[in-house]
Amino acid sequence: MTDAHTAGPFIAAIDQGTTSSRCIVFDKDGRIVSVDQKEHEQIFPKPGWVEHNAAEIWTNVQEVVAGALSKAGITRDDVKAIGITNQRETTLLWDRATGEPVHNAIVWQDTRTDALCRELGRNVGQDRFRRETGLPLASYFAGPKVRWLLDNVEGLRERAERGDILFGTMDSWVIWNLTGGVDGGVHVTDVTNASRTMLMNLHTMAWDDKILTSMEVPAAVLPEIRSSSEVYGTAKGGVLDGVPVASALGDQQAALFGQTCFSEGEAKSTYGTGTFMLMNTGGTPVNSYNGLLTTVGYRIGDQAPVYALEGSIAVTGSLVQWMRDQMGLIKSAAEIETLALSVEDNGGAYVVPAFSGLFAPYWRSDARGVIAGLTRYVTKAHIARAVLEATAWQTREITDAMTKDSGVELTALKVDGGMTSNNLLMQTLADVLDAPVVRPMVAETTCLGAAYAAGLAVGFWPDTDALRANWRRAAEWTPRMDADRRRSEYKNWLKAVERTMGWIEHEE
Ligand SMILES: Nc1ncnc2c1ncn2[C@@H]1O[C@H](COP(=O)(O)OP(=O)(O)O)[C@@H](O)[C@H]1O
Ligand SMILES: O=P(O)(O)OC[C@H](O)CO
Repeated sequence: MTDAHTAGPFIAAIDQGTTSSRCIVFDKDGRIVSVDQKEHEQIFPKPGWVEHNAAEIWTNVQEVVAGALSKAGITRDDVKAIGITNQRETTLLWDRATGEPVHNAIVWQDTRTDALCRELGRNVGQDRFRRETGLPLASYFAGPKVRWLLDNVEGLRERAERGDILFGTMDSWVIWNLTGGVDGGVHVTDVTNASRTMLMNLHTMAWDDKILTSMEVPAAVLPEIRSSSEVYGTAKGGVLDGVPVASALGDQQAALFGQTCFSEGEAKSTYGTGTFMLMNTGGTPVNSYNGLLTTVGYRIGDQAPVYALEGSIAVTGSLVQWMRDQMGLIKSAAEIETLALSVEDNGGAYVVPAFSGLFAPYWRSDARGVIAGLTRYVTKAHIARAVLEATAWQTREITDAMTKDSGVELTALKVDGGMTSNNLLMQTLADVLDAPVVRPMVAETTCLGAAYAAGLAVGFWPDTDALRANWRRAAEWTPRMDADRRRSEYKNWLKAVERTMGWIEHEE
């Protein structure tokens, strides 16, 4: 155990993420007792395609759960509940009778359904989807991926219509396997994950028949939609045998929960592979006119759902990985800070990482990445700065859109995720947002949120006030940038963004 004084009982949270699966054990104060983590393979069959092997992921999940319990020196008797959180939108279909996936999972970053989305836009209309589901038509979401699988895996549509096939995002896959798989596993998802499928009606919290018809997805494949915090079943077999499975939230919604953003207007931004900012908008789904998503924040048991506005940025931490792995300019992600600090500024260079188009607030699949403003003066250190600034300016565009849509001015931003260990980035963020940036003591807010939701469901914590009391500030950055410089840098950034648009010429 990390803390010898920590006494049980505990809650375990499983985070099935884009690059890895991890399990964290938490105590009653929301402190981390143990962590285990394992990466899985990223499969790139064609440019723009990204897949995961779901069987590998389930094996890894079992391993990290066993690893976390063993590191904590505890058994299932010490674990009061398990919470699940997951990479959202990543889509899997599997055989109900054998438990075999019919194809690799199609990952949220995958762009193979671009043409399908454009066709749906022409035939059904953008507005229909946005009105009912809160989402723009984009390859990011699960519904078009399900349709692609049904259209492209031979014989699958017939099997799906017969009721032999199950669909799920990774929450459903993990819960079904945990609760017994072919031996009575429960086939459920929660409202937050369902709200990312493009198949759920945001107002009724049920699958939308008309959308299912337009998307040509048979209802027989769909999981039951449940709240984010309730007991779905108990684990069957394995090291957690008999422990209640008591929460599921998409990872970004889990981070909102873990950051205890329970009041309207509270927001968090999570800096990982991509960056996702969510603002709690209370009991009302707020329509976005500025390129944000309307989504479900969470739903506790039979209470009313809480909605959120979301700004999703596809590429932030993965730009740092690209600089390390593809460009070879740094040896580790952390090294980007030292390199960037070796110069005063970006030397006039701007990097816009529209690697697979641009997500919020543009939703342009025809955009591709650019490095703008190059001269002979620019060195790799300037590029390192521009790479970090790209994350900050992309966040600024999201906070501007949030203010326009919600009318709420940003007073401070709660942050978390792997990139927040970069002090220069956090300072730059405070500078470009012109608002303080605050990081909590427990930076693993995604797992913490899933643990909190599971703990609430089994009475481990009494209510959200008890969770709020656990939140502690670890670090804060305040703005230092001169207003004129902020204005001119923002202008340059927006000019660079413009240069990315229309690079891909779609054939209709
Ligand atoms: N010191 C750092 N500076 C900049 N980026 C970093 C740093 N450390 C990690 N990262 C980036 O953060 C990401 C990992 O964060 P994490 O929250 O674990 O992501 P995810 O949950 O999406 O897998 C990677 O993309 C990595 O490039
Ligand atoms: O697994 P992460 O942290 O990259 O998060 C992915 C998001 O849920 C995608 O919507």
